[in-house]
Amino acid sequence: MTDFSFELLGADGGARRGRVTCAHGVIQTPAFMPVGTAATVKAMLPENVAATGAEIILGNTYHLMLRPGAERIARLGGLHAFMNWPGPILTDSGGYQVMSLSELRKLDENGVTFRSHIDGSYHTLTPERSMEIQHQLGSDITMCFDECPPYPSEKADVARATQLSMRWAARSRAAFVNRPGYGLFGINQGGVHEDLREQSAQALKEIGFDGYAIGGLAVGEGRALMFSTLDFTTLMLPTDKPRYLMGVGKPEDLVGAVARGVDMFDCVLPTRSGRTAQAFTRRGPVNLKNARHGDDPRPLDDHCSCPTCRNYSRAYLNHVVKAGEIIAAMLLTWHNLQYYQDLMADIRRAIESGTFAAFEADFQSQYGQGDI
Ligand SMILES: NCc1cc(CSc2ccccc2)c2nc(N)[nH]c(=O)c2c1
Ligand SMILES: [Zn+2]
Repeated sequence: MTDFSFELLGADGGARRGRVTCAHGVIQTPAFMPVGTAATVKAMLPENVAATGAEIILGNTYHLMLRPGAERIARLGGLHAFMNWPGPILTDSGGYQVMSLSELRKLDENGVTFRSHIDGSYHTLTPERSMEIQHQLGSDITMCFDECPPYPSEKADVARATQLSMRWAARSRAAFVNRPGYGLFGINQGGVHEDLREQSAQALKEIGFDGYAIGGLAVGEGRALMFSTLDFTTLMLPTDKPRYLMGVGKPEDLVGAVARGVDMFDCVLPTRSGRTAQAFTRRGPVNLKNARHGDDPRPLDDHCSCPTCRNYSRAYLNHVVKAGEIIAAMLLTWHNLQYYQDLMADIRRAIESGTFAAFEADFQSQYGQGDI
């Protein structure tokens, strides 16, 4: 079994081109990772997720521990077999979802106790339990158990959450089951504060991780503040390890964050939008509910090679969206995931050819022009 590794293949300004190798395969970076929260990328078959170009998907410790249960998935052969996804899987550690989804939660030095949003049952997550669950799931990339402070927060509370996350990172590392091909990522916290981000980065580097995530952003601070925080944060992280910006983002966010040295992304936007009639195109988002599409015979995006753009008109998409047909979610989700993967492939090619700055300028001039 090959070891978990990251190769930095090239750079163009702040943008990096790399390759992650893990137990279930290779991931070309910069990469976008579709979210498969409850062991499914919603409205997609796994083989169709792979057909979009996605090489890695995300699972969620919080959701899977509540239903169907991590022990049950382990008994059934692990998450890859259970959900029929043979490629790499990254799982989040669960703390973020507890704070955003469950009620009646108590957080202390040991971890978080909470009530399930599904059936009200009580559960506890600690760094050790989170590592055990992610091991039972068989994740290629395990995330440290952390606390993501809400935005805005007093700096003192961001400092408290950041220092707690550093102690939890050490406990996560100690509890992680080391196996060739399986990696553990630390999560940098610190809000928008350079000194706290530095404290967090130093602590994570001393512990040593296979990759470094940037947490605590895309929590409502806005694009300008996210980018200005990235401007100093990515420089604090090791250059020879992958950098993963959690929960990001819109197409404009991805291009700007790649320019600032980020390698991996995840976001529910392409899949969630696919279920709410929003499609991404080179010229910006399009809402298929809009009556103007009712007689439009053209495809969503004539640059796109996905089945939706090859076989269906905007008029048809408008119809099935208005009729609430299941195929609407299927066709728009597929297209959106394909759009994100094509964007990442264009970004990787631009970095390889040393033309990323021109690509970024061209993207910004086209995107947001409004629909054709
Ligand atoms: N909105 C940003 C965000 C998103 C996620 C969730 S990313 C995710 C979602 C689903 C499945 C896998 C990863 C985060 N997760 C952790 N552990 N820490 C954060 O600071 C954080 C910040
Ligand atoms: Zn398409």
